[in-house]
Amino acid sequence: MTRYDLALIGFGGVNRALAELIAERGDTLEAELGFGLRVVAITDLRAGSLVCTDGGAIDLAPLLAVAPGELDFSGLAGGSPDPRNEWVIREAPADIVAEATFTNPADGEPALSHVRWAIEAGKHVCTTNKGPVALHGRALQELARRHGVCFEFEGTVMSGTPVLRTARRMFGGLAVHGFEGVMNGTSNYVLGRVESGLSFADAVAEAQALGYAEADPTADIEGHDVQLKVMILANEVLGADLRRADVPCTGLSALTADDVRRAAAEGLRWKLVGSAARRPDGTVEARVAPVALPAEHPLAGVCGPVNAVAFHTDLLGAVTVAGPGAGRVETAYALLSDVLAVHERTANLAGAELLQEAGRG
Ligand SMILES: NC(=O)C1=CN([C@@H]2O[C@H](COP(=O)(O)OP(=O)(O)OC[C@H]3O[C@@H](n4cnc5c(N)ncnc54)[C@H](O)[C@@H]3O)[C@@H](O)[C@H]2O)C=CC1
Ligand SMILES: N[C@@H](CC=O)C(=O)O
Repeated sequence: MTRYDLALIGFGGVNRALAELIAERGDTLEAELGFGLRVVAITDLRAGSLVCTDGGAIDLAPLLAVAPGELDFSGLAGGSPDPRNEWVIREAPADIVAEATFTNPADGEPALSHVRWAIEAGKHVCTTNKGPVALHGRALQELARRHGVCFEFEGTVMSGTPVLRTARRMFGGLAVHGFEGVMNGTSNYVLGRVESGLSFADAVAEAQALGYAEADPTADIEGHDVQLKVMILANEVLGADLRRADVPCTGLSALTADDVRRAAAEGLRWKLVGSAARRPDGTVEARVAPVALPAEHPLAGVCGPVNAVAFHTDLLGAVTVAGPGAGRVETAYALLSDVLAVHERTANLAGAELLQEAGRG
């Protein structure tokens, strides 16, 4: 039975939820998916790092019993107070690196280095971190190709909702002219709670407690998170090569709670909308802005942390993909779906090599 050993870089809401999935459902997953999963290394800014170098795996249950802020690897066998990210990523006996540290919208670091180090070490990468993918996605995909490893990032847009794979795998033969969507769970949750009477600040605090928000929720509220997601989706699905400067971005801070509630009373719903469209010359324009949508608009009914993207196509018109846009467990599932994609690709490659050898037989 195939088994994948994981190195978890960043042990916050998402990677901790992945560890819980492995600890609680590992046997079921193995039976369902055809591969086993173990964690052999974990790093975190606060807890330090923990690595199994004896061929075994980390016993997750005791770690998961400790409150996140109190975890300390320094006193454990194979532990250190230092994250030791480069050494862990390059030397830990892992097949796959799951990168889930803070997204840095400015330059994607240090996650960009984490991804590069992993690929250079011949390890597959699964990440929910939008920085490296939005800012250097094409280069990283080429680096992964050259090193014969997979670089998967389904969770960077709409959490566990498979919007990237759906667009990549299910739109064959369609011309996609553009898309528009609600692509941030935190801001959408906040707008709904403000409509219900909360202040923006209290609604943001609720989103943080629920594990939706970025480390700095300004990225959610001011649209920078959506900007990165628009770049990823446009570059992946429309074949664009957008940079942040190409995507004008306006957030919610221009809106007051009264604006939001008055609009709702008039049958309009404020939404933070990310959009991209192909121009007649083939280039792509994109933007992020709050829009007061009429109740009948398909995106007006997208509520709470749910997100949705409507793709505009030639043969089908609008095709909408909707589902959770944020959430610890939902995003941990995105990483699991990435591991499944690695399994399918490596199994197919192995099969192709076998067939090729047979042809040489
Ligand atoms: N929470 C969600 O719903 C979603 C999150 N994401 C992305 O996934 C990533 C992780 O999200 P969460 O787990 O919710 O965030 P989090 O803030 O709960 O956890 C991030 C963890 O990374 C650690 N960390 C930060 N820098 C590090 C470094 N240099 N070395 C080692 N550890 C480091 C922090 O100590 C923290 O424990 C972020 O990039 C986020 O944008 C993507 C989709 C959905
Ligand atoms: N903070 C982000 C997390 C997922 O990308 C959001 O709220 O959508």
